[in-house]
Amino acid sequence: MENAVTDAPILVAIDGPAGSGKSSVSRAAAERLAFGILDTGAAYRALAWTALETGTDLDDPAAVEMLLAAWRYETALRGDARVLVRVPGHVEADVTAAIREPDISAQVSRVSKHPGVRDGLNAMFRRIVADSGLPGVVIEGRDITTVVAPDAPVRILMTASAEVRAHRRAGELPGLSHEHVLADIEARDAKDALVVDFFTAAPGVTTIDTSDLDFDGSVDAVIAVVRGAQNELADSASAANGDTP
Ligand SMILES: Nc1ncnc2c1ncn2[C@@H]1O[C@H](COP(=O)(O)OP(=O)(O)O)[C@@H](O)[C@H]1O
Ligand SMILES: Nc1ccn([C@@H]2O[C@H](COP(=O)(O)OP(=O)(O)O)[C@@H](O)[C@H]2O)c(=O)n1
Repeated sequence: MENAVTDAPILVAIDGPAGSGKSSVSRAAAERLAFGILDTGAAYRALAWTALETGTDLDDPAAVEMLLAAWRYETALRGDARVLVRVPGHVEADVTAAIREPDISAQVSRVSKHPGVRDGLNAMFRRIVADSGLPGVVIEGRDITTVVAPDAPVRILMTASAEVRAHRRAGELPGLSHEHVLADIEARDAKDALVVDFFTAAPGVTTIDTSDLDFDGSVDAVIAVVRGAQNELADSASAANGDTP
């Protein structure tokens, strides 16, 4: 298979609800594949953080779109997972830790519900991937398999039961009870699901249910789907070249 860094990167699109394992499993899978990783939820979180910081009304689509036009977002697709944001003349910050705070989780759906904001961020995501110079990129979020990269050769819906997802999240948020975390993620998923469907696999999308998988098992499941798609791509490339098997 042609895989030179000058080609468009192979995309591995992963969607799913909060706590299904998207970010952490995608990051580990990308590492093993020597691919980049783009966590699109981090960008939505960082935009919500910037809106709060600059006194922008998160419910006003025009205000958030105006902010987005001036907004600079920096994150590396390999290695360092830091997230930096800048609005010239207003704010410049490393928001890596701040965007994971429960307050941002509670507010982020207020910016992600605006179609114009989604279009702007989606254009940014496509640009980041196209300019990456990497052989492949894992891109994860809520609408990657359906809107951002519907033609990706690998598309995965990562799910897990609400109980399991809340248990995982509660493990990361000491001080918050399982019930509290469960109620929070169910409320956020319900709001997000009004805008994009990340509970049902679109045609051609492979579902990986991580409820009964440990972390390494989940990474292995993603790698197996990617390897299967790579083999299919290689087979169709050799068939197109007229190679004999
Ligand atoms: N299959 C798994 N088994 C056990 N723990 C997991 C698994 N997948 C993810 N985790 C843990 O659950 C937490 C939430 O995962 P995360 O990747 O942030 O989910 P998401 O991005 O879908 O919200 C993290 O602490 C992560 O290490
Ligand atoms: N492709 C995406 C990714 C995230 N989001 C929004 O960004 C928020 C944070 O996403 P995330 O992936 O960091 O959330 P977790 O699943 O990690 O909790 C979601 O609750 C959505 O509101 C989105 O709308 N579309």
